[in-house]
Amino acid sequence: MTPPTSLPLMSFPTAPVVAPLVGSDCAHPIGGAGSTNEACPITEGCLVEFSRDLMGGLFQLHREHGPIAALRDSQAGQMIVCLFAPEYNQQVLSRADRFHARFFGIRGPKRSSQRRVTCGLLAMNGEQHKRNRRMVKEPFGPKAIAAYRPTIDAIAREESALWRDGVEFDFNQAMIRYNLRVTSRLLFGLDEPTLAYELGEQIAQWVTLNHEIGIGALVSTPEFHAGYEGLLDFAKGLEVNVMRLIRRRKDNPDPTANDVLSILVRSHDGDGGLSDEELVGQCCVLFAAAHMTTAHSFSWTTFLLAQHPEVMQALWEQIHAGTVEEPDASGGLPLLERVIKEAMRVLPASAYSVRMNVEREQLGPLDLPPGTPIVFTPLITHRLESSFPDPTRFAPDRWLSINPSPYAYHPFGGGPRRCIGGPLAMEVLRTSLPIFLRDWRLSVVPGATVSAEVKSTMLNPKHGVPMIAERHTATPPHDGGFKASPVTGNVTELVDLSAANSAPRKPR
Ligand code: HEM
Repeated sequence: MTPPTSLPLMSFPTAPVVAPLVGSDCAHPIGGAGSTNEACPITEGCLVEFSRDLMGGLFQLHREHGPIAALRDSQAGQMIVCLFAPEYNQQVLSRADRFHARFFGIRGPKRSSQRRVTCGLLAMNGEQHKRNRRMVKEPFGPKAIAAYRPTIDAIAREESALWRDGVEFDFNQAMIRYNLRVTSRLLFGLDEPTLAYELGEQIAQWVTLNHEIGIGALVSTPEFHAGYEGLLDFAKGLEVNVMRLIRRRKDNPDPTANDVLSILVRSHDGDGGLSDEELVGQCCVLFAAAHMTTAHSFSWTTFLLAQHPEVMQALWEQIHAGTVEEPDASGGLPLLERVIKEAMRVLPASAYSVRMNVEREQLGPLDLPPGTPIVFTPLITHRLESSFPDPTRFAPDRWLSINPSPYAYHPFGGGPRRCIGGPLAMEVLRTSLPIFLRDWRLSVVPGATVSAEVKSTMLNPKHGVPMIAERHTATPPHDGGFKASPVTGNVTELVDLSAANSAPRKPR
């Protein structure tokens, strides 16, 4: 099959750029040394180049323009808008009717398997989204989540039994493996773990294929076409297997089964249940949304803990004392919750998402034609000094005294499309971390390069997170022997690790 000349995917807008209210005289290339013009929120540049180093590009736009900025690619006739301030996030995220989600994945041709396996919540808008969101919410409610806990607990113990004393390993790979097991089991088969795992593996491969083709969540260029045909074929096999599992659930209904798929198969509203086709799309998109985001959250949280020995020591003591879920003495959030929240602030696994305005909209100084892509990014908003003093510092205790608006702190998005799986992801983190950290001292390999890159929409550890696991030989009140390690890589620009990097620990 010949790849289409314009990919029916994530490609950014075909909407013509309408002259903005301000800024038509501002023309300095992104990445160039052009002068900045604070009154003008628009930078001229190349969207393809911008997508190649999205993180650098977003930081640069924010530095140059502040709370709202646009990148205009006059040659391509396209413009994207980037929001950095909570008030703009609120204006856009709270109005799902006026600002539609733009699915970042590759949709595939109409009536293709790829189109159907991507037909989940993330790709829906309007009434279809509202109905599906209602139908999909039950397995993510407090009652269902509490029931997943023993499974998470058991798989976390199995994972930590795989680690070897004193051996270096890529913690990110371990967490990808771990979350593949957890996600597939909770989503598809508490009762049939092997089948669930095989399906999870297949979806994970499909997600990787989507990511490989789609660095251009923002744009498509001819080079992204390579692999498109293979992806469409892969989606066919995936659809067959997901459908087979759905059929098994429907043919042998078990009213007590409480994995996500079983709950979805049973769920009904006034208009009936989800069709097989809807179930296929929801399953694939749920898995895709859950697996890597949770794995990266584990990796960044553990990296930050390892580099902050005093926080790790305090947490370790609480894990041994069995008080890890108890509120702070002041009545504030438990330390573990503060640690996870703070890690998601500093290094949020979901780096950005996109909306498109349905009608003409005024956003700050910009007058936007319908269909303009609008990016919002916790990566920048979580670093605003006005909401988070000393923002590059990893300081879990700040959560004892701050209560930012849901549009200033939004690791799970905001408004009516807030992440439906957020409570589940938090449960997996808060159940697993104490199991991992109780017996193992996890430290970063001294001299390791740790860098973040935006891949698809996620903040990915580019070279993994090299760590060493050492079995604790003592328990509190002894010192856990935690030490930060000197590291290189762009993570040292994203987080203040000056204390860690001046520690007298020799690179190996
Ligand atoms: C730490 C892990 C996770 C992070 C950081 C995360 C982040 C996000 C973010 C930022 C959004 C909003 C996207 C937007 O507004 O365009 C979102 C939406 C979503 N997430 Fe998550 N997520 C995580 C885990 C999960 C899990 C475990 C599941 C399901 C099992 C899940 C399922 C979804 C779905 C279905 C949506 C779309 C909701 C809608 O459009 O109504 N996520 N997630």
